[in-house]
Amino acid sequence: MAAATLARRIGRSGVLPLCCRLPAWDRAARPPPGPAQPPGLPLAPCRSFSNNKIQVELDESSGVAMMKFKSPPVNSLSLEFLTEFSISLEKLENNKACRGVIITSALPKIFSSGLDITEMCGKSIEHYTEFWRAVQEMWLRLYGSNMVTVAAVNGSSPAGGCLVALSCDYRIMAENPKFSIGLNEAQLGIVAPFWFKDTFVNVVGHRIAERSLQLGSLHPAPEALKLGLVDELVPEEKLMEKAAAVMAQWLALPDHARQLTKTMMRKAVLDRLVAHREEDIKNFISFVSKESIQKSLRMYMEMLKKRKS
Ligand SMILES: CCCCC/C=C\C/C=C\C=C\CC(=O)SCCNC(=O)CCNC(=O)[C@H](O)C(C)(C)COP(=O)(O)OP(=O)(O)OC[C@H]1O[C@@H](n2cnc3c(N)ncnc32)[C@H](O)[C@@H]1OP(=O)(O)O
Repeated sequence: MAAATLARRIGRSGVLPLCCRLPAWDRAARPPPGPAQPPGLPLAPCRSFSNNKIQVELDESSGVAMMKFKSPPVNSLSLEFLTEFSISLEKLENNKACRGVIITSALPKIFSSGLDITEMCGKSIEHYTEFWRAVQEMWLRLYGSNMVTVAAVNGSSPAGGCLVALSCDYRIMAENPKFSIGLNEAQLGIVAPFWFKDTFVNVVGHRIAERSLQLGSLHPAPEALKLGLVDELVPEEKLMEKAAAVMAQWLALPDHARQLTKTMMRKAVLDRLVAHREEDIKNFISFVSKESIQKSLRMYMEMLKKRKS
C-alpha cells in the first residue's frame, strides 16, 4: 500500500482499520527474495524513507532495514511518533525485499524515553482514545511482525521504550552501566497494561517480571543482562556490527519455519489484546482521567524538570 494511501487510511486516529490488512501474525510466510522470486517482478519502492521522527534505510542485497528513531530530545512516543512508527513498519512488512529490521536510536544516550507523558496529561477523552489506539497499533505491528526484529539499544529505555525493545526478537544493549531499561510505570504512579506485562513475562519469566513491575525497576545494562531482559551487552562502538551479525544469523534460517514458530510463541498474547482492544482503551481512559493519576503524572514531569536544574 502506498504511503500516502496508508497515511490517509490511518488518518487522525493513528490506526489502520483492521479491515485494511491481515495482521502480520496471520499472514502466510513470504518466500525469500532473490532467486526464488519471478524474474522481472518489481520490488516495492521503499529503499529509504524518512519522516520527522524516524529514518529507515533498506539494504536490498541483504534484505535488512535499519530503522533509527530521531525525535529529540528523548524519542518520546507521541501520537505523531507512534503513527510514523506504525507506517514505517507497515511499509517494510509489505516490501518483499525486506526480511529483517534493526531498530536503534539516532540520538546519543537515549533509545526511547517511553510514552510521551504530555499526551496523557490534561487532554480530552477523544485524544486519549486516539493516543492509546496508536500505542496498541504500534505494539500489534511490532510484536506481530513477520520480519526478524533486532533492537540495538544504544541508550536508556524506560517503560514504552522498554516495550519496543521487548517486542523485538533479540535485544543487544550498549554495555554502559549508565543506560537503564525496564517497565518503571509504578514509579510514575501508573500501571503497565496487561499486554506490556505479558510481553515482559514472555521475555524474563513470571517471577522476575512480577518483582520488577511491582518495584517499577529500571535496570542498569549489566543487571538487565543478568535478568535476561536483554540478550547481550557489547561495547557501544560494536553495537551495530553485532546487530548486523545477529540479524544475518537469524536470516540464515528459512523464513517460513521461523515465522510460523514466532507466531506459535506470540499468538496467544497478541490475540488477547485484539479480543479486548476496546475494553483496554476504556480502561486506559478511566485510569488516566482520574485526578489522582493526573496529579502523579504532573508531579513526575516536574521532578524531571527539577532534576535538570
Ligand atoms: C488497572 C488498569 C490499568 C490500565 C492502565 C493503562 C495504561 C497505563 C498508562 C500508561 C503507560 C505508560 C508507559 C510509559 O511509557 S510512561 C513514560 C515513562 N517514561 C519515563 O519514566 C522516562 C522519563 N524520562 C527520563 O527518565 C529522562 O528524561 C531520560 C532518562 C529518558 C533522559 O534523561 P536526560 O537527562 O537526557 O533528559 P531530560 O532532561 O530528563 O529530558 C529532556 C526533556 O524531555 C522531557 N521528557 C523526558 N521523558 C519524557 C516523556 N516520557 N514524555 C514527555 N517528555 C519527556 C523532559 O521533561 C525534558 O523536558 P524539558 O525540561 O526539556 O522541557
